[in-house]
Amino acid sequence: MSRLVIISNRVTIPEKSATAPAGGLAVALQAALEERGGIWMGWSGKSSGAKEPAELHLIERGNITYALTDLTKTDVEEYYHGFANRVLWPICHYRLDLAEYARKEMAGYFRVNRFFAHRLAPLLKPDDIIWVHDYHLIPLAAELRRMGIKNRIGFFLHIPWPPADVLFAMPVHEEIMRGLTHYDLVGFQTVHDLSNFRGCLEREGFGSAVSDTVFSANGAEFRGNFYSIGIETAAFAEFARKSASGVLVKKARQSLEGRDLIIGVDRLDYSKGITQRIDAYESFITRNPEQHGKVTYLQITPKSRSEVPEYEQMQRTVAEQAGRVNGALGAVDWVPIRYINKSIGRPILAGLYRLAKIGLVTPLRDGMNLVAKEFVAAQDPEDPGVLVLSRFAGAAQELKGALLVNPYDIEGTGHAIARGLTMGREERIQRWRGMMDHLLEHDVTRWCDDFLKDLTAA
Ligand SMILES: O=P(O)(O)OC[C@H]1O[C@H](O[C@H]2O[C@H](CO)[C@@H](O)[C@H](O)[C@H]2O)[C@H](O)[C@@H](O)[C@@H]1O
Ligand SMILES: O=c1ccn([C@@H]2O[C@H](COP(=O)(O)OP(=O)(O)O)[C@@H](O)[C@H]2O)c(=O)[nH]1
Repeated sequence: MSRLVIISNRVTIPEKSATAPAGGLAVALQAALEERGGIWMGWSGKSSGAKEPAELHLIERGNITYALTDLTKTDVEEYYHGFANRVLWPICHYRLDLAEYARKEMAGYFRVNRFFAHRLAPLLKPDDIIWVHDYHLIPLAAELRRMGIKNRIGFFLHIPWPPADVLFAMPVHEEIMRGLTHYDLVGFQTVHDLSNFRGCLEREGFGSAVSDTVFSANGAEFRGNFYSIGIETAAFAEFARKSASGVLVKKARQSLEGRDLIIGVDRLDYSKGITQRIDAYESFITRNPEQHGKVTYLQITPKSRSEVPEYEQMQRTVAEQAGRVNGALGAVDWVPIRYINKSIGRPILAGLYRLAKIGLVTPLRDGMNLVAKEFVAAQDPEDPGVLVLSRFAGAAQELKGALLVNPYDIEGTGHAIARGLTMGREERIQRWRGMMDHLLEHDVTRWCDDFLKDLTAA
């Protein structure tokens, strides 16, 4: 079996004495690496300031080598905060209004990809299989090919891929599209992302479709398909069951004093639709006065990418909005929204999901949204909660038992909250069972195996 080499912007190194399990993606990639032996390379998350980054920092764990590199301050600024998070992220989430294109940052993005390629190349063996992850590293295959690397190289995009009219508003869309055609396999989260990619490829003649999953460009063929990422379903369900009797979750339950819990868990990111969600909750409370004092909405929102101005601004907007709603609707003995700006460990989250009557997952656009899947996996089979899910999350293509909403429709989302809270046990079980069976069958290990099988065959 060939060695596996993974490259992603962030690398998860298992802690020797881990008290909490890593996320499903890291678990699946580590399992694939353990099976085949290999390397996981990426950014250390640190800056070397103005100095050229030192040699790769290698960490050996069994048959896996973690290879980390620092980046200069300018690189972090231009490649990560700049082009990746201020151009590609908004464009891929259909937010043309937020994309701030600057030539300097675009050049930094390509420069850092070249730098990654040069650091990776000496570590490669001829039959290694290379798997590149996410929008930070689209040009990596082209850089490796330029250096004469002939290995199979696959790419998986964790975020949405937009239609041609959106993508082409980005001045360097041509370089980005051509970058993708240098992979042997390009994977997307959903069939819609794949079909958008095909549209982008054909619209300006970057390539053409030979079949639904085979494309041709640069005089050669490459494959494209969709592989919806899953979670470690069975394991997550088990630690939700255990965590429900843990101290912190018990305290949370007591603090509810019999009120129904509605939960939202998202990085503080404009793509997650948090402000529209708070509006929807306000609309639900206003239209259902009998629910005053009967529900608590817990929104867990760790800060994210605070160096990017839109994210920093959003921290203020959401905090003010939650404060305003609490001020307007709250009572001396009731706080309608509990808004937390900290990251909570996944085992505790699992217990909180299980405690909740409603999981509110209403992104304006999302590649997949693992929180939606975790919420389902965490439920008590005898008395499951209801998932209220945006139709614009990748997860909506699979979780048909959710109450699907349009997050821009504030009243509609408020109505779905009301419906979820009053839904009978039988209907809740029926909806949940279908989703859970799907998640058990399509877990993260299957996602990883499916992608690697196709890449090996490509
Ligand atoms: O690394 P950060 O800049 O702090 O951002 C965190 C990650 O956010 C994105 O997650 C996406 O991947 C999920 C798993 O496939 C998917 O469920 C979700 O819809 C996506 O938004 C990003 O793609 C990652 O690279 C970031 O590390
Ligand atoms: O306080 C938090 C908030 C989120 N998460 C985890 O972060 C991931 C978020 O993934 P998702 O696909 O929903 O969104 P992303 O942040 O990757 O865009 C999920 O596994 C969550 O359980 C966490 O561990 N603690």
